[in-house]
Amino acid sequence: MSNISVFMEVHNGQLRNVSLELLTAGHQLAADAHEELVAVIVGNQNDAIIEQLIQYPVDRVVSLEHFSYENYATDSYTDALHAYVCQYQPQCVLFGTTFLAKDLVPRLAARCKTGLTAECTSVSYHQDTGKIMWSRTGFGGKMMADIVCPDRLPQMGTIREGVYKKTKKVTGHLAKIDRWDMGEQIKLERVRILQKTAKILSKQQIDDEPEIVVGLGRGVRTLDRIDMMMDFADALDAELGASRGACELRLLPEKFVIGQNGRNLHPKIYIACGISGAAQHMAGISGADCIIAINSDPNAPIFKVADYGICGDLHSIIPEFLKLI
Ligand SMILES: Cc1cc2nc3c(=O)[nH]c(=O)nc-3n(C[C@H](O)[C@H](O)[C@H](O)COP(=O)(O)OP(=O)(O)OC[C@H]3O[C@@H](n4cnc5c(N)ncnc54)[C@H](O)[C@@H]3O)c2cc1C
Repeated sequence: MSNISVFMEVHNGQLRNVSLELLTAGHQLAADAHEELVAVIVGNQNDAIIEQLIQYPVDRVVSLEHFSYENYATDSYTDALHAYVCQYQPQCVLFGTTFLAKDLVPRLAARCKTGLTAECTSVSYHQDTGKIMWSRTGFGGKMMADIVCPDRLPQMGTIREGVYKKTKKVTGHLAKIDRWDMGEQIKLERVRILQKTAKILSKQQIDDEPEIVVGLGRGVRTLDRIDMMMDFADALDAELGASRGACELRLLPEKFVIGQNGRNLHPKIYIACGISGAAQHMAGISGADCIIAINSDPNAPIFKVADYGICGDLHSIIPEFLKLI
């Protein structure tokens, strides 16, 4: 029953974006390994999610169901997925790097007596060995490591959000559906959710799929120019992002950093303002459909990857753009 499995995380009744991105990775692995692609969900009353999932190019949807799965709990989800692994014997299971997965997956890996590669930035199937190659940064981003779990199954990893594009819906596709009532698997409940409280995050934190991003680099130079950059972003209805260089100048807080050690985004348009185009920064924006670079140095590396380049001082170019908009 070997297969490539993707754990589909549901949050507030919706599939998480990262899970749909992982279907893209899983689809490629399944094609390369000639395996079935299985989307696995854990929950209660999963009909709506199953209905959504069968619109994507998965071979099978496995729904692990029990009323106690309404809310996430470490023990019960570990038990459910462990039962799934024993029954379906996946060759590999992909998870998004989410708070839930950080709690769940190490425990599941230990229960399955297998390895886990966390926070990967890519995953591929190695034809010679028939093993999955997990790639991630190490030592604070100073090195890239390719990691293999040679002797144990399933091979398990968590993958960072934004490194794959979301898979697209397909028509005329028929996925098998296995619904599994997990009543027999339920053990003593050690944790009970008494109340859930929603915490409202700022717009910058929740919009993980911005269409347009204005990236601020060290070339913006001083804080008194931030207002101009914010006006520019507002005029375009864009989100702000930053290079590490800009954050080191304290132009924006750390959470705005795009790149190897920051956010991975794939907007339609990325406007890099005063950003040189270091590989570590570009790693976070490689999924952008169109890159526009504004830089005063004609030899800046960003011009090698940009679709459109404007060579000049951003402090005179941005006000001109604002007038035009
Ligand atoms: C292990 C490691 C991990 C890293 N991870 C990340 C990461 O995740 N994200 C990240 O961003 N960086 C990361 N970095 C840092 C990265 O290598 C670069 O140093 C950083 O991205 C540079 O930021 P910058 O392009 O803003 O600054 P700079 O490289 O200093 O570039 C500034 C640019 O602005 C231009 N400029 C100056 N004045 C103007 C003007 N008036 N108008 C127009 N253009 C102007 C200059 O020509 C220059 O090209 C990492 C580095 C290491 C070692």
